[in-house]
This record gives sequence, C-alpha cells and structure tokens, in this order.
Amino acid sequence: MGTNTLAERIREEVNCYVNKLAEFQGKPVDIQHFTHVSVSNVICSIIIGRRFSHEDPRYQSAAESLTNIAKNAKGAAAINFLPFLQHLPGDFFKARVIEKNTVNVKNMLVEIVSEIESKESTDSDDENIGNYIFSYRRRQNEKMKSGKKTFLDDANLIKTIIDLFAAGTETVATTIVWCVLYILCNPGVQVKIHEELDRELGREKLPTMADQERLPYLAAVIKETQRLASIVPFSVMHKTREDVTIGNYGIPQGTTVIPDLDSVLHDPKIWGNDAEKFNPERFLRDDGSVLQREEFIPFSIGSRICVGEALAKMELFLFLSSMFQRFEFVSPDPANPPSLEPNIGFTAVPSPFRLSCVIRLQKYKHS
Ligand code: HEM
Repeated sequence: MGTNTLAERIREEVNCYVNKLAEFQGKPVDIQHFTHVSVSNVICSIIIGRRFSHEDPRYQSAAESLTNIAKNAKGAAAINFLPFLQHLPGDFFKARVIEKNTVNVKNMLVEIVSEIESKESTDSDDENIGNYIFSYRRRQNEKMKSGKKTFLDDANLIKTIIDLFAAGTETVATTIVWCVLYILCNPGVQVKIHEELDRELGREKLPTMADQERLPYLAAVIKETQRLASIVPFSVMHKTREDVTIGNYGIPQGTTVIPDLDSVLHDPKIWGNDAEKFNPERFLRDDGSVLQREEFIPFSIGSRICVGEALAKMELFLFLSSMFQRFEFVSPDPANPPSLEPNIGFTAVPSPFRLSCVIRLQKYKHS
C-alpha cells in the first residue's frame, strides 16, 4: 500500500478518535480503551479494508483479548525456557489465559476473513487493492498456479493477521497513552507543544505527514516518550543459528537470546544522569532541529528490526499532533498526578488513569 494511502487511512481514524474524545466535553476519562480501538482500526483497515465502530461488541471482545495476551505474556515466557512448567496444575504462568484469549481472537478473525471473502467475490479487484487479505490470496493463487511450493496457506493467513494485530496495536496505543501521561506530569512540555502547533499549523486543519518536519519539538517529545517508556523492554526472543563470539563471550548455536533494549534506552552513560527523567530537549540541537541518536533503539536493531517501524512512526505523529492540536490534557487532580509505575507484560503499560481532554478546537474546518 502506498505511503499516502496509508497516511490517509490513519488520518480518517484519527479524526474519528479525536471526535470521540471531544464527546466527553472535558469530563475525566480513561483513554486507554478508545486509543486501543482506534489504533487497531488502522490495522483493520489495512487488513480487511474497513474499520469497526468503538461500540461493536465482537470487536471490543477481540481488543480485550489482545490486551490480555500482552498483559500476561511475561509470565508465560518462563514456559519457553522450561516447557515442563506448562503441566503444573493451576495457571500460575497464565499460559491458559493466553491460550483462551488467542483462540478468541483467532475465531473472530476466521469469521471475519470468511465474511470478507464471500463479499469480495462480488466486489471488483480495484475495490480490494490495498487490502492485505486480497493481496495474500492473489499471491497464493499465483504461487499455486506456477506449481511452486508455498507457505501461503489458510493457517498462515490467520497467523500473520494475528501477528499484525498483536504487534501493531498494543505497541502504538501504549506509546500514545504514555506520551499523554508524561505530559500530565510535565505541563510545561504541553505549553511548548501547543506553541509550536499554533505557530506552524494553526488550528483549522487536521495535520498531514507533510507537516511533520515543521514540528521538531513534537518529534523530540515522541522520541523521549519512546525512550523513557521503553515499551518493549526485552524486545522479542531470538535463537542463535550458529556459534557466535561477542567481546569475550562465546554464545553457542541454539542459545535463546533476550535483547535488553531497556538497558540501552535508560543507560546514564549514554543519556546522562537524568536518564530516568522526561526531557525532550535531549533530542534537540541548539538550533531546535531534531537530533538522531544511534542509541535510540525502541524498534530494536539488525535484520529482525520491527517491520512496522515506518507505520508506527506515521501513526504516532498523526495521532499525537492531532490530539495536542485539538485538546489540552489536564489531570483531574493536578496536585496528585497519576502514577508513572508501569505494568510489565509483553509491553510496559501505564497503570489506569483518568484525564480531562479540554477542547481547544471544537471541530476542524478542513480535514
Ligand atoms: C511504537 C510502536 C512499536 C514498537 C516500539 C515496536 C517494537 C518492536 C520490537 C522491539 C520488535 C522486536 C524486534 C526484534 O525481534 O529484534 C518488534 C517486532 C515486530 N513488530 Fe513492532 N513495534 C511497534 C509497532 C509495530 C507495528 C505498528 C507493527 C505492524 C503493523 C509491528 C509489527 C511487528 C512485527 C510483525 C514484528 C516481528 C518481526 C519479526 O518477527 O521479525 N510493530 N517490534
């Protein structure tokens, strides 16, 4: 799918999202659920070509299951190291919770894929271009016709869709919520974001990707959020395919390796003694332009770097720029800001909190 089409789909979702937040008229609300639904709708529009309403019960149940999987993933990781643990009575490592939720998501997807495919047979190819399921099936048919061996089968279609939902929803939604939480605890940062947005974009038009380079302060805020929140602290497990030597350490073939991204993102030798503080300025040069740091690795590094990095960056910019343009985020009790203590599962998620989305702009004149 082209970058422009993708950005347009994200902007459509962002517009629905900020309208949804505006409905609360500044009353305190926990935005985690709405943010998850909107971000997974971006993945939905890529995979099946349409979005779901925030109230759709089938969709709400799948979103809840994905959250449960991410929340409990850390405990279940112990079973990857010591597989016999899965036979213990009870569910101390939450493997059964994960299994139950995965089956729920899988059943919903199988149902949706079959609905989409029965509808697609009546749609023209042009209407389906840019839809992941359609592209997958087209490639699968080409491979089968050519007689080549292919892994593109029904089971892998569902598995890759689950991967995209699981990896692409929790991560981006959690980063957006962390950003707002850091802002509540650092109100001076929000003042600077608003100044930059008002000066560079005004308040009439929903931001586009073309606006990104005019907002270096916001870019620094997003980077600092990703650094400090370090939402995938232990990345994804890998296994060595051959014997390797790193420094004085020999790592035999077949060793499970857990990359500790957190140790780089929070290292005071790299970021200074204020490494545990939220300080967007560390990503800005003296002239106000954005500083790229090679130690900034929230998406990991190497050949298995996150495949969704470009999409995630686009979403973070379009969601957050529009949110700050439209609202001022205020803690209902400024003297007692919400806790910054994360709940660590597969991702590091903020503890639930409420905030007021005070409207700066009623509605966009042009979207
Ligand atoms: C702020 C958002 C995100 C962060 C911080 C993030 C971070 C990561 C990290 C650390 C990894 C592990 C890389 C490794 O194995 O070394 C990963 C893998 C992955 N990510 Fe992301 N990600 C984000 C968003 C997304 C999005 C939006 C998608 C897709 C639509 C996505 C899809 C994936 C997939 C499929 C993998 C597995 C790649 C593989 O198996 O090689 N991610 N991500």
